[in-house]
Amino acid sequence: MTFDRAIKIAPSILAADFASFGAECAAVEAQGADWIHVDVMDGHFVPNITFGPATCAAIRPHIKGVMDVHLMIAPVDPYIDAFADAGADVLTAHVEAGPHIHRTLQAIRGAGMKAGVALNPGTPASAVAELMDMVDLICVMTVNPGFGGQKFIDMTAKIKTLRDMIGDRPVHIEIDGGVDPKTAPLVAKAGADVLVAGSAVFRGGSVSDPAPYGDNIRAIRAAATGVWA
Ligand SMILES: O=C(CO)[C@H](O)[C@H](O)COP(=O)(O)O
Ligand SMILES: [Fe+2]
Repeated sequence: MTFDRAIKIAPSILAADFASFGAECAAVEAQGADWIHVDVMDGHFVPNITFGPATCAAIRPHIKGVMDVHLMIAPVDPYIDAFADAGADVLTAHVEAGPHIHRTLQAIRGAGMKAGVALNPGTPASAVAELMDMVDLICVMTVNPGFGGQKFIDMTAKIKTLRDMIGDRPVHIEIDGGVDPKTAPLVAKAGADVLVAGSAVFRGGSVSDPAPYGDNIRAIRAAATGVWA
């Protein structure tokens, strides 16, 4: 994975057909997705359960590019090696998920993956101030995690603060929740480069009719490109 600041669209398979994950990943990549975002939920850290490392391993052969795994689980550390073995490229843990985020990020990099840290809407940018040299990605949640299809919460001030804190380090800012062609330019202008979108990408299409995925991805990318000063 090489670093760049171009806008990357990362469809969340939380909004895909759960019976056809492999085909959905391939379809959405063929329609222009840059990364595939995989939401792992445990029914404990968040009030919903999705899937785990076995599902990641099963979909990995269907993904040509980056598999971006968003862990909404606590604890994280016992599962890091399982997600590395499953082929995750980026593994993101929540700063709220435990008392030892520094150790968790070290372990993620130690297992050969890019390390991400996610912040809930109620968590300030300062919570990751000591982690700037430990992370490859900061995920700013613009919904409270647990479900797709929720309303965007404006976190642009936090995104700007984080971009200043990052300085010239090669760290992505990812936005997750409620991203669509209306909200994408707001977050891109504030300094985000990876835009996760579930409902706004998968709406209107299917594996047998994937063209709407491409239309949706192009609409988000066009709205977000060229707005960052
Ligand atoms: O992490 C998540 C929810 O916890 C999802 O990635 C996110 O909500 C994407 O879905 P949508 O674009 O429909 O909001
Ligand atoms: Fe997510």
